[in-house]
Amino acid sequence: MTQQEVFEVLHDWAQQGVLRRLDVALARFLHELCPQMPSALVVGVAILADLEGRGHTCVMLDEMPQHLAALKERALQAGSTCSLAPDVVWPLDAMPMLRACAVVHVEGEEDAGAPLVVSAGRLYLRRYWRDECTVAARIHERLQYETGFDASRAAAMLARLFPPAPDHEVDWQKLACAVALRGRFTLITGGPGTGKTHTAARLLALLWANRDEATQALRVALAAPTGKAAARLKQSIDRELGKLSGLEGMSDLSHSLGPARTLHSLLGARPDTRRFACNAAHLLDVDVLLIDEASMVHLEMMAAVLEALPPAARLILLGDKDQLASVEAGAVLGELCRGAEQGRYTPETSQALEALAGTALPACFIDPEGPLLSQQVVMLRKSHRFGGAIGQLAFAVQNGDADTALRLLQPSHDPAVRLLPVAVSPAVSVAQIVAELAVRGRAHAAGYAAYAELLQQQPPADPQKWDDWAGRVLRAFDRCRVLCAVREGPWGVSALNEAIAAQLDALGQLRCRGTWYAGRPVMVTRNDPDLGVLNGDVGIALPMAGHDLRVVFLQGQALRTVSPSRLADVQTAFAMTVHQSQGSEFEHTVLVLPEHHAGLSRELIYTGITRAREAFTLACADVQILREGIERVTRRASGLLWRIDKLSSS
Ligand SMILES: Nc1ncnc2c1ncn2[C@@H]1O[C@H](COP(=O)(O)OP(=O)(O)OP(=O)(O)O)[C@@H](O)[C@H]1O
Repeated sequence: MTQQEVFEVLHDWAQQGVLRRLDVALARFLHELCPQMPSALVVGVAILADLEGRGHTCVMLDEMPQHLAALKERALQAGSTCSLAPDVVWPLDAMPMLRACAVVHVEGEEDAGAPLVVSAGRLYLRRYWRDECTVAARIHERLQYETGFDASRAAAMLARLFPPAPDHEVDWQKLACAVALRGRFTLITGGPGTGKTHTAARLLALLWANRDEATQALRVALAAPTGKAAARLKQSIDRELGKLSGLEGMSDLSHSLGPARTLHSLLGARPDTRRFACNAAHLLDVDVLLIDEASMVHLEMMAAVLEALPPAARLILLGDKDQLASVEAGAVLGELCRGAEQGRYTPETSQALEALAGTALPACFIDPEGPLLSQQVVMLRKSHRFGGAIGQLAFAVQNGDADTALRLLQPSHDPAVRLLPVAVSPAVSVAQIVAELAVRGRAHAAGYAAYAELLQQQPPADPQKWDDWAGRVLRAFDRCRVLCAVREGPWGVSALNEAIAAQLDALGQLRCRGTWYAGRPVMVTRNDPDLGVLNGDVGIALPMAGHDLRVVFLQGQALRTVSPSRLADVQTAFAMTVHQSQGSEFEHTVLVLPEHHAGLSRELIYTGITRAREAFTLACADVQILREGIERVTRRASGLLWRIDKLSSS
């Protein structure tokens, strides 16, 4: 098959939506740089780019034949009549082909800046290879440092911060603080409500008590990947520090903390570039950087953070390893936490932790061969928020136990979780069924009714009272949310948003005319620093006396109002994707699964369930889809862990 013919096939596949145009354009660009590039590598580049779009940072060379077969299968299913000739085969040993190609650099050999890189059986786009090397090297450096502190003072403080655990069970929160005190890189993972922020606040108190005696300063930066998550982090830290107000110096610590910021804002994102004002040449001015919701931090951002962090500063990552990773490539937290359940602390670590925290680790968590990274990773295991059915359901999904998950969803069980079987007929669509539930709610589970009722009231003319009313509308709206796995189609965000608005309109609770109407909830889809709104912020268009509509956002306890005409990047927010809901929680969450399992995964279902505080409803046509989704674990290809291990053992 000639290369021209190969490109014709790839173009056809891009037209059919099997590949992105970008994937084919990259293959063509590299082929122009290296016209001798064999057809197998042309297709391999398109596959690599396609996988990057799905969150992978590289492709394993020995898995390329499976990816090629899967691509052909997708093309067939999409109805393409074009196919690759049998002579386009990925070779069993691809190294001679790759080495002979001018656009490929083989790690360890002379580097002329080729756009593709081969390393340890993996093929990368240079950008991801560079970011992976940076993250691995910087983490490895941080793992080398031990920090100095007054051990007896720290042990006394830990004992005050954490009362003795009942039944001598391991207090992982206390251990996490002891671990973090010892090193400059710490990762604290745990499901929702396991006390990650509770622990982080106590850790800050501990670090504050151990701060530099001469300067009496501790510069702490709080950050998260999204504005919403940053706002929540600050609220939770303030709440938890409030509980420690009896301890000396806590009000000074509280006052010294600035607002939590998005990582983009912390690093000083420059509009329309991938560069940041803070970088290896202009380091962040911090002693401690605490990042919440770190599962959403992608590889490129993690590399930027690590580059900009002073070597002596402590980095503390908080996150849930089982949640969805970011849409962009890389699942850094998930990968770094791969051994978190087993602990794998060396006897030396265990002894040091026991001296500090006064708790001996059970033998099953000790491993004389435990890697360096594991010594700085702690998994919190006890939920302080979810004891009931939501927690049990999340746990079953996390463990891939579909039978238990289905049993918990049955009507005979706790009403906090419920299955809504969606029987579609020519007369009733999926969207109508879900919209009805979302508007009315169900027993023990709120819907959008309370928000709609508040909208019926005459908006107060008095500005103070108007603010109060607007705040109540926003809080009432936040009681329920519909989450979808897909954007388009009958089970997607767009159809459900339309159906819920139509349902509220039909009930006379909203008058949904035109783009902007009183009561329209919107989600911002792009940061707009000038307007003070961030990607993920949810606001509601409300009538204000003497003005047309104003879109109101609740930011902490304060309201921000913006004219609708200035909000260019928004979408209606009765329904949103599970990805968009990350970092948020709602009293009642309705998770809508599509009619096929493509795009579903255990992480997505788990993330959807754990957005629910008091009630969870799963809407799906067939429980088999739930079962298949729970069984499908997404593992993104990456060499990060391998690289850190290699650095640690060299
Ligand atoms: N050891 C504890 N003793 C008593 N209450 C606790 C403890 N740990 C956490 N909590 C409480 O449990 C609740 C959840 O804790 P926290 O918000 O820190 O969890 P989280 O892991 O950060 O949750 P999320 O993933 O939702 O951010 C809070 O009200 C917190 O005060």
